[in-house]
Amino acid sequence: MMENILQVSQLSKRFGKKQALSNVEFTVGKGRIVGLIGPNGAGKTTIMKAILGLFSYEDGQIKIDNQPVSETSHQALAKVGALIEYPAIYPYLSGLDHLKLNATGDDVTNRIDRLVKQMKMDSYITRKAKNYSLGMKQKLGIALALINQPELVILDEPMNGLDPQATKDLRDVIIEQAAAGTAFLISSHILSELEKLVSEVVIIDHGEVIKQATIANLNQDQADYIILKTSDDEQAQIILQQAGIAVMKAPGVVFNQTATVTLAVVLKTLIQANIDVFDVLHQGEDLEASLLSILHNETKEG
Ligand SMILES: Nc1ncnc2c1ncn2[C@@H]1O[C@H](COP(=O)(O)OP(=O)(O)OP(=O)(O)O)[C@@H](O)[C@H]1O
Repeated sequence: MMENILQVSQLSKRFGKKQALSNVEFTVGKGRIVGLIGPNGAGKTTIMKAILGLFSYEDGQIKIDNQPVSETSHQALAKVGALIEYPAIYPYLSGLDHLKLNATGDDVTNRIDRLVKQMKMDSYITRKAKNYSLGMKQKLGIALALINQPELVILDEPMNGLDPQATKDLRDVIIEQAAAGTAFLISSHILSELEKLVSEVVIIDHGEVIKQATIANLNQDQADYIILKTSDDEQAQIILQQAGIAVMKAPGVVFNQTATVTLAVVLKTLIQANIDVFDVLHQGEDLEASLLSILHNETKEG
């Protein structure tokens, strides 16, 4: 069985009357890259801050490498590196000074050198941070989270403010560190940004975990929409609904093909009702759309 570096169980958090998190549960396996995905205000930053012991919570438990973490119990956080919101940067120190101040353990000089090269920060690392662009500061913040080779790295929207090249460089660094055993929890409100990076996603909305799945499973879950053009679309919709087959309100007759609702079953039903089918269109769904439909269904049920 895979060991978890992070385990969040039944985490609930309120800000005054606002329930920010309800019963949040998920895990991050050692060396895995997990995406925390959800729209603005879903609770991603709140989850990350709770993991980092930055505030109290009403209910639940957080364990890092099987050690409980809370506002008053921080020991396990020695294994964690993080960048939440804006990095704390001293304007009159250089990036290199920041890294030197934060690095602990053996072989510090070499580790700093390597990371600076990997993240392509060489050209400005000795300049004072007050002259850095937003993206440069963001990269420095990420480098600071990575420098002590923690077992778990938590990054809140790390691609924010990075250009496409920097985004790719960051992806490469994360993948390399994960291969060396570091686990990552990375938040984003854009699934496609993380799709090339993460092996698993935790989907969150309105403070609740809607799903934890591997990217492979999410791909599998993608809907297979079929659109029919018939001699009488309105009548066809009524007949299918009467037969217990869900159809969407759209031009044509649209249904989601599943193990039981197959194209063959639908065609048979229509033909028996004397409706002719002129055309059959397959409309797959990309990952982003399938995420949106997961979120949308949840909202309807909730
Ligand atoms: N300190 C606070 N006091 C009161 N409400 C808060 C506080 N921090 C967060 N919230 C509320 O909790 C909810 C979750 O916020 P959070 O910042 O965790 O969302 P998020 O998923 O990180 O969103 P974003 O992508 O916009 O950063 C929001 O409704 C937010 O307004």
